[in-house]
Amino acid sequence: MSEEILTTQDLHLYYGEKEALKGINLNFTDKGITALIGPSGCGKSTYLRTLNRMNDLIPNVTITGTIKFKGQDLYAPSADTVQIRKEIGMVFQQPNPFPFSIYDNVIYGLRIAGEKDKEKLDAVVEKSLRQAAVWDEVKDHLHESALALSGGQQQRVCIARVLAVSPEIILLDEPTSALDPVSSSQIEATLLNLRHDYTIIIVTHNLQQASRIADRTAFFMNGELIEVDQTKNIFMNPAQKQTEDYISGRFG
Ligand SMILES: Nc1ncnc2c1ncn2[C@@H]1O[C@H](COP(=O)(O)OP(=O)(O)OP(=O)(O)O)[C@@H](O)[C@H]1O
Repeated sequence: MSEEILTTQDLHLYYGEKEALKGINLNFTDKGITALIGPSGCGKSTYLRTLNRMNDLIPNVTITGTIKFKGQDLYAPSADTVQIRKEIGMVFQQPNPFPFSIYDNVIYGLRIAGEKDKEKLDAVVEKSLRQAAVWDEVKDHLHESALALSGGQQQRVCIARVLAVSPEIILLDEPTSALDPVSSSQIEATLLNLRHDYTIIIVTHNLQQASRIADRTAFFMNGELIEVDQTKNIFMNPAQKQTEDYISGRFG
């Protein structure tokens, strides 16, 4: 399917007086991976956070423009942020499991929603952990603390926690930058499997990672979207000089 699931039109974001996003127009079709790259401070994380209203939690933020998820204005007064964050889940740079068991981490969202059917919860735990490619490693320890896992395992449990509430879009903010190379490649493999079923948007500093996993890559600089294209075009034949300079390591 190639219909647009998420659209951003003329998006500006201000932290107080400072304009961090300067009129972003960027759309996402259903399924696949889009990487957001660019030098430090260019607004990648800020942009990612606007997509499930995480910036609402920061004081003094002003947002103008339009973001639509399946045609509905994400910032409409009637929009339900709890529902939005279920449909558009987020995985952070530092794995952030709750200080509960692996099982309770994965079912956290369902339990909050009032689900009590143990058979259903068991099934969701297994399915989500399998999708996150960590089931085999944790299946005999489901009722032990998630904090006892390695960083890479914790991050895959966090991905399972997002998957358990059946999102359509998964946002990831540098999900491997705190992990060792083996754990990072396990996360990359997990995302490559998930790309068939979910729309994935990942902020990464790691250009090789973007080139390995992303179908599409968007290059940001100074709060602007400079260019977005198929990943191979961005890396092999960018349209903009700024993109070429960044990709070839001339700055950033
Ligand atoms: N909570 C905040 N309050 C004020 N300014 C902020 C806040 N968060 C980010 N900024 C500023 O907004 C700009 C964009 O930051 P952002 O973190 O989105 O960039 P980034 O491209 O993700 O950077 P990095 O790659 O270093 O994480 C920066 O100038 C940053 O200092």
